[in-house]
Amino acid sequence: MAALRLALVQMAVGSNKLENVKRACQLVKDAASKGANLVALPECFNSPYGTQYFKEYSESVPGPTTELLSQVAKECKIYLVGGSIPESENGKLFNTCSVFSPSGDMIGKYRKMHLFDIDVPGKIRFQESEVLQPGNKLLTFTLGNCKIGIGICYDIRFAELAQIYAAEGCHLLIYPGAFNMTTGPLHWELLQRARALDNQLYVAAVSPARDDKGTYVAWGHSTLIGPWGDVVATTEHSEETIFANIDMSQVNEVRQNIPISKQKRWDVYTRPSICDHHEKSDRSKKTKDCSGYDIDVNKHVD
Ligand SMILES: O=C(O)CCC(=O)C(=O)O
Repeated sequence: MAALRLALVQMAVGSNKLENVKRACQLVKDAASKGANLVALPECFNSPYGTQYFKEYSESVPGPTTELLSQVAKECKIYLVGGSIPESENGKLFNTCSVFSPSGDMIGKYRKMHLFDIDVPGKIRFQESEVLQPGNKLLTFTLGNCKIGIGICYDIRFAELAQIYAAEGCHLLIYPGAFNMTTGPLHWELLQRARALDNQLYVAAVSPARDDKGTYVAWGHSTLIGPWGDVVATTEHSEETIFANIDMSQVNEVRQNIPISKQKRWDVYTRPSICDHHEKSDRSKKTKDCSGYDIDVNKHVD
């Protein structure tokens, strides 16, 4: 296939759901017309971001929003990572990313696995778990020779998730996200570079544009990090789409030059010894927590 050209759409999100989705589709078309064959939208792109909005804006997946995403993916003949939207299923709510192939088929959906529950006194308190349920399945898909894994925002803080995707053979991780003005400046890029460097792969994170008057003010700065830990493309906080090519030779090169995945000392740091330590430090936890990487992966190969 042709070179993989990624577009990260840092779009402005307002309070009108249909307008948000139409805007997203228009920006996806613009990105495709400029040569992108893989386009990603931000976290919570059809709704303002906040626990008070999730129920009102939620819908089923597949549903009205994903139908429009499917149409635009098909019309533009691109792969589309549909950011995330509040999803409802049987009375439960999830923060869900759906991914589409160039034929408009939904490859799969990924539900945010680590819910964003933080409390930084005087700065920010956010408790997604008050209204959302966590997902428990990974999602990968393959485009040419590039395997891609999906996470959502807070998921990027969990090195284990990225490590599992790397072990599954991923070369690029895409995190629709919406960091904030407290954690964004210090952590957003650092976390992306950390995940990229640990796993020697590309990491993309795509945010909504900043709305200073919104109830949640996003940090913006959508970014692509390369497998050497370098910033390949980035932006400030206004609405903008950034473009970059994914160069698989960079992934192969760094993995050959610095072969850390073959140098791991699993004989020393095996999961059971982590579990022993974990159990000693918290006797109330069940050993079930330490059952290893026994996790469901939805796979799609093109
Ligand atoms: O981890 C953070 O600091 C921000 C996470 C976040 O905004 C999210 O999960 O939506």
